Amino acid sequence: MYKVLVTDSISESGLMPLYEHPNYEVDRYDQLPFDKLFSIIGSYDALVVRSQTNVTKELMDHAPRLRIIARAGVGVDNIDVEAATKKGIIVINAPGGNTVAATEHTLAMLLALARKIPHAHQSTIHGNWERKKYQGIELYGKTLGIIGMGKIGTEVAKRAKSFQMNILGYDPYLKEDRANKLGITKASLDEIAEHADFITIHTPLIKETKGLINKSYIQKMKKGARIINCARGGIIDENALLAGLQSGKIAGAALDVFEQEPPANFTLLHHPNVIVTPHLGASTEEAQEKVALEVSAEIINICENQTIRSAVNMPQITGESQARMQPYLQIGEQMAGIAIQLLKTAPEKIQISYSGELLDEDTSLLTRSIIKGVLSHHLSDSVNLINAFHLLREQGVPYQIQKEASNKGFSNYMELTLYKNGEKVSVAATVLIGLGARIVNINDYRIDLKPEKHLLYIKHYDIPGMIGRVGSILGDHNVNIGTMQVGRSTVGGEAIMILTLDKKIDDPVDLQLQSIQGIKETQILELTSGYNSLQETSL
Ligand SMILES: NC(=O)c1ccc[n+]([C@@H]2O[C@H](COP(=O)([O-])OP(=O)(O)OC[C@H]3O[C@@H](n4cnc5c(N)ncnc54)[C@H](O)[C@@H]3O)[C@@H](O)[C@H]2O)c1
Ligand SMILES: O=C(O)[C@H](O)COP(=O)(O)O
Repeated sequence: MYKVLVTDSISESGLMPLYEHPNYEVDRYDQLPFDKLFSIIGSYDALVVRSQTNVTKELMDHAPRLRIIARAGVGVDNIDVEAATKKGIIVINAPGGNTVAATEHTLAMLLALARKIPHAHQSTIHGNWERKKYQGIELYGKTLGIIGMGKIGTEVAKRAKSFQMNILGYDPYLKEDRANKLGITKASLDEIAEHADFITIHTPLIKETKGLINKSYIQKMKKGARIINCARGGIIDENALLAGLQSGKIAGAALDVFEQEPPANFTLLHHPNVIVTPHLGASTEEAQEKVALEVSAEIINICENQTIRSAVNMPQITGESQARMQPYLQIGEQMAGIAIQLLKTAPEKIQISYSGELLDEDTSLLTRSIIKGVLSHHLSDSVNLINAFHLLREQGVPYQIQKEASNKGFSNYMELTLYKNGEKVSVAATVLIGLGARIVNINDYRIDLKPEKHLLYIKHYDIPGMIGRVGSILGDHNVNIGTMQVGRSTVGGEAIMILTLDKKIDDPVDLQLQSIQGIKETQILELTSGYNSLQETSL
């Protein structure tokens, strides 16, 4: 049973898939006070929020069970995604569910700003009849600059065209041909400043967009331009905006979002040419149902191992590709488990190579699985597929992925090499159709090992009687050998032996093995079962 905590006001009907599913228990609160949230979060597997709940690292520190943070909306700036990733918590959002709502709200703000509707309404209901004062301007023939041509920016452009506006679009990803298809002009930020009568913002709040509309940008803007922000507070510097309004450089602003929500300083909001709404862009019945349905479905997808579509901190992988890759993920983690134990210490560099059929696969999850296998030997259970790369970066271990043409005679082949102090350990694996996964090479010795939990690795000289002596010591101590693999470099030279055992051997047995003449080294290895499923790994 998964316990899901819903804070913020989330559509009841959109949560139905979770309510109706026997595996989920949902506790729902509208606007849970922060101290209450801290006190109860510890018993939940998933948390569903909108923009009003700040999901901080401190909150996550109180949430040992938490494995999913779901944002029923687009912006995840209220979630410390980096902290979540480090903790191995998957963050998901509902990227498309409120596009239409936010688009329509932007158009509503555009029209309301141009025709001064909120102020005219206030005046009229107070008994005034101020027709001259509330004369507006037309959209027809005006230039609209759209900053951020993603989902909402694009939909705004389509609708604004029907008002016969000239549209300039800026987005680092906007290509000329897409702009042409939309019937808009691709422009730079400066060109928008120079020509736009209205500017509307549709970017996320990220490092690059914080304060994007600042004093110097406002100075470049056309005199009398109007600005709309239905994206995120903080993209416009509110002090600079107020100064621009006070100087008359900016003729009006329509704001749905604020640097601080709810706002504490009302000077900007009280300016006569400013109209505001309390972050209502996504607040339609339809959008709220859609975003809640999207995250409910995604929570179930994660828990039931289906395709995950909108993880913010995981590569997208289809359920089908996950199922196809499963044997690789499992042997990849086991390969890493063998390599890290043979290295006996943490690596200073990691190299992974893929060849054969793996060249055609998306190996991002496989790489995560291998990194997880390397790290979990020293960092224990806290490593999972979400935080593997972050933990690796934190350890300062560089990694390199190579796609190799040579498949060493296997239809698919992966090799992991770990480096430390001039030493290296390499282990390679393949998945044999119909036979399952095998470790096929250890430190350039060719073998054919089906990994088991208990392994014994022996480095020795290739001399007669070695197998028999090892076998009889293990037999004397009642240790059953499952399989035994030997590999040698040259006849009579160095060789390796790797055995699967039915149980772990203890130190005295190991010492006895080491005393056999011709044995250079023994190592007792223990493997986890490796990757079984995303659900088991990440939850
Ligand atoms: N007011 C609301 O209630 C409300 C509702 C929905 C979305 N939003 C906000 O609107 C924003 C856009 O949402 P979306 O669904 O269109 O997202 P999206 O990801 O589809 O589009 C964002 C676009 O911004 C572009 N971008 C990123 N950095 C940029 C930069 N420096 N300059 C110009 N463009 C840049 C991206 O390339 C992308 O095309 C998000 O921040 C979201 O949180 C607000
Ligand atoms: O990013 C979003 O999806 C919007 O800002 C909506 O936020 P809300 O869910 O708090 O209304």
